[in-house]
This record gives sequence, structure tokens and C-alpha cells, in this order.
Amino acid sequence: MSASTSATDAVHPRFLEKPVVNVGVGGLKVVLVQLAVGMDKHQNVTEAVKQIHLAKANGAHLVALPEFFNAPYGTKYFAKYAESVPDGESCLALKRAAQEAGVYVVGGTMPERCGDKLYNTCTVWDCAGDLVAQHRKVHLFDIDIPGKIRFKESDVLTAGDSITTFDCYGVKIGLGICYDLRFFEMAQLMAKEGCSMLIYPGAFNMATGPCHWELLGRARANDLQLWVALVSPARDAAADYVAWGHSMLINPWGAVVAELDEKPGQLCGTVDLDPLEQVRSQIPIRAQRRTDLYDTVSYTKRTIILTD
Ligand SMILES: O=C(O)CCC(=O)C(=O)O
Repeated sequence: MSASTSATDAVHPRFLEKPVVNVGVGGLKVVLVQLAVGMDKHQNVTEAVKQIHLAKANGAHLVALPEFFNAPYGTKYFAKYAESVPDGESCLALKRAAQEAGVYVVGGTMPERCGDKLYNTCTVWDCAGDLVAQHRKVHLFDIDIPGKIRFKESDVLTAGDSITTFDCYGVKIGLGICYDLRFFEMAQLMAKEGCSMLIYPGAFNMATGPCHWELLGRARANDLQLWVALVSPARDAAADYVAWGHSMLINPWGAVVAELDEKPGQLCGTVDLDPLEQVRSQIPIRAQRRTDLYDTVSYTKRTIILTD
């Protein structure tokens, strides 16, 4: 399945701050791949590579994969599927695909092994196949909703401790991973660094997905007046962890411009900076913040009892 925004034909000159191959005028073409992920790592990686080439054929400048594109989601699987960055099997396949297709690849996430630690890591490859960003999930997914879902990534994973952004044809893009989406402060830091778009490979579930996935994506887009892309694996009802799906692209007005259902597919959209500049000038909240008020230190009055 493929959903498409009203795409114009090429990339706007503003995107051409860096020398670029094969890019014209009009907008950054992004393709979000809602990948079917199974138990076989090699098959998952092979399918991802196939989808990257298909995305290129669909006009992509940037292709994004979902959280855990090469492994099933579950704490019991992470160690078995983990590999080192940047020279593990999955990284090498992404590097090669980015280079051969000539596209930026936001490589969803994979379990990364570094020394005796495991991370939930997103790698980004430019169209020459160079690693341009590596983001380790900052907020680990530890929740307990009785009768619905209990998950504790921190049983096996270590949290990352940095904010990650990269430049793609002059568009500054920030990265978050799934549960990171819930934390406004992190998104705000990336916006303050000048991001025009945030990409979240994620895998919300059947309990929180219907309620929060779109809501959080639209909230980040609306509050910070930037583009937001949410990229999920396709739903597999037989998996241990059933993903919600519904990959989507949200514009700086907070509107969903394209969305997939739960099945495997590609979402093709155009990220254009015009609506971003429009909303930022027409609703100028960025210049209207009362930081004088927000930054005021509050304190609690203490009663001092004099005993003698
Ligand atoms: O926040 C949620 O509800 C889901 C988060 C999640 O699935 C994750 O962080 O992997």
C-alpha cells in the first residue's frame, strides 16, 4: 500500500545548501517504510534493503525504517539479535543500500552491542553510504498497565545520553525512538537546535497505539511547528508484541498529511519548508514565549519554628 501527499516534483532551492546529486526544486521526498518484521534477521534485513530500493524508485531522497527493523520486539530477543555499530551485518547492509540507491537511510533501530551493554540504536547513512548519525534511545520503555501491557526495556538495555540531529540536503532533522516521543523536552531541544523535522522510528502497541500514537505526533508537530514522521513496523497479530502500525507524516500545522493502516507498505510524502515558515510567522509562538515567567524559580515557604 502507498499513501502520498500532494507532492511537488523536486527539492526547493533552500534545501540545496549542501552539494547534492539528483535533486531538483520542490521539497524533500521522504518515504516511510512500514516493514513486515519476523523472526529471521537475515530475511528482515534483505526485505529492508529491497524496500530502500523500491523507495528510491518512488522518488525518495530519504527513506526511514521502523523501530527494530531487523529483530522481533521483546527483551528476550535483544541480546541474540544485537550487533556492533557500524560494522555489524545490518549496518553494512544499510550502508550499501544507501550508497547503491543514492538515498539517505534512517535505519529504524536495531539492538546494538557495545562492550557489555545493549542499546536500542538508530543509525543514519547518507547517499554516499557514510554514517552521519547514531542515536541511542534516551527514554527506555518501562511501563505497566495491568491487564494490558507490561514492558521493561531497562531489564536489558542501557539508555543513551545524547540528543541527535543531522542535516539532509539543508533540512535539519532530529531523531527520537518510540517512547522518546512522549518527552516534549527532548523534542524541544531538537527544535531549539534548528530542526525542521523530527523522525521517530517507533512501535506503539495495541494498548497505547490507538490512544497516544497520533496524539503525541501531532502534539510535537503543533507545539514546535515542525514536521514529524512516525515509522512503525507492520502489525503481526501472531507476534509476542503486536505493533499498532499507522506510520504517518504530520505537517507543522499539526495535521496528518498521510497515514498507513496496519499492513506493510510505503508512505511517500514531501517535506516542504513553506508550511513551516507560514505557521511560524502566522502563529508566532516562538517569539511570544514568556520565558521570563517560565524561568522564574518557585519556592515553597518554610515555617521556621523558634523553640526558645
Ligand atoms: O509509549 C508507548 O506507549 C510505546 C513505546 C514503545 O513501544 C517503545 O518505546 O518501544
